[in-house]
Amino acid sequence: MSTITLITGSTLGGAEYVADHVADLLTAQGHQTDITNQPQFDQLNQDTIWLIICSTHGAGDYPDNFIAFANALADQNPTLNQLKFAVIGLGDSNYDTFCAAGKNIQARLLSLGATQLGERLDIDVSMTPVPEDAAEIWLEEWQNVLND
Ligand SMILES: Cc1cc2nc3c(=O)[nH]c(=O)nc-3n(C[C@H](O)[C@H](O)[C@H](O)COP(=O)(O)O)c2cc1C
Repeated sequence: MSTITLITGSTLGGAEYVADHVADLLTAQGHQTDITNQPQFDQLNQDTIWLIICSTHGAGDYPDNFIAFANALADQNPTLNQLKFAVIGLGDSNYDTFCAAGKNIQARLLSLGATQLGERLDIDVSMTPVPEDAAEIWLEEWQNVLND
């Protein structure tokens, strides 16, 4: 079983609802979970698996609550060779910058040496009225990756 830190980036609350739902499902499967909605890089345990659930705002920007975390990664340029992570992005495909925040944080973590577990999920809220449904389907496959 794994210990997973769910890290949210959200302006309107949608990503937080997805995180709550995914955490409940992971806990039911026997994993340990912790949700942080105001992520501070220095306070995150890098021995846990980070599951980042982040929407996109502005024109491809991170939500406000996620900016300090993203800036810390940019400023500190930490080595994250031991870190394992996954990303769920929320966005709207009517924007050219569809799910840019999720894509950008994935690229940043990879560039810092972290290892990605499973494919990134991009949830298109214009096509998926209940984002938790898409996350639930993704989670079935991700649990196999966790249990490998
Ligand atoms: C002002 C505004 C700007 C947005 N910009 C983007 C964008 O650039 N790219 C994208 O994929 N989605 C964009 N979206 C869609 C949001 O990512 C989507 O509504 C998401 O579900 C919001 O998640 P949240 O409730 O966690 O903040 C934008 C939404 C708003 C209201």
